[in-house]
Amino acid sequence: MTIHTDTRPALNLIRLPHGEGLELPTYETRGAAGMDLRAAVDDGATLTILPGKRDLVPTGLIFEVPDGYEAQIRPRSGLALKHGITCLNTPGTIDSDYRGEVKVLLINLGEEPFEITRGMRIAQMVIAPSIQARIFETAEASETRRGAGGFGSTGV
Ligand SMILES: O=c1ccn([C@H]2C[C@H](O)[C@@H](COP(=O)(O)OP(=O)(O)OP(=O)(O)O)O2)c(=O)[nH]1
Repeated sequence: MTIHTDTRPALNLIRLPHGEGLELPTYETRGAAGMDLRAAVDDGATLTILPGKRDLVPTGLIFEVPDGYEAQIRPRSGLALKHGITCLNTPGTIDSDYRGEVKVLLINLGEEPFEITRGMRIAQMVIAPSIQARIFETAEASETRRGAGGFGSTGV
């Protein structure tokens, strides 16, 4: 007998007034890593991002990211390829103690103005484990084979 138990962490969300009526984020496929986030711009309005410019796009949602996790806001590859639209601060970090509206910082690296209307899927959000380290100041770094080599020090 196979026992199926859903061990995924629960993600509570709160809808803000301007998020009313929007489809909630869902995983589009069974194995999708991210859930798509929708633009909560006013109905009938268009938010235009001109080439080279950036804007903060509301989602109309507050998420209670569970303790021990973070949410990462990432670009959608289709928008990046077709329109040059990406997240400027990718991956955007949503802290588990953040209780404000999740917003998406988009930048238009394309050649054309990009128009965002209500409900458009503008980015995706990935829930990932996150830990805090204990921080200690020490006098010297321990020795390793790599040492201070980096930035291509091992060749191509
Ligand atoms: O793309 C993003 C990035 C961040 N945030 C929210 C959630 C996050 O928990 C908070 C703070 O983000 P971050 O730590 O990146 O901002 P900061 O510039 O370091 O500001 P702060 O001093 O508020 O931490 O802003 C978003 O809504 N979208």
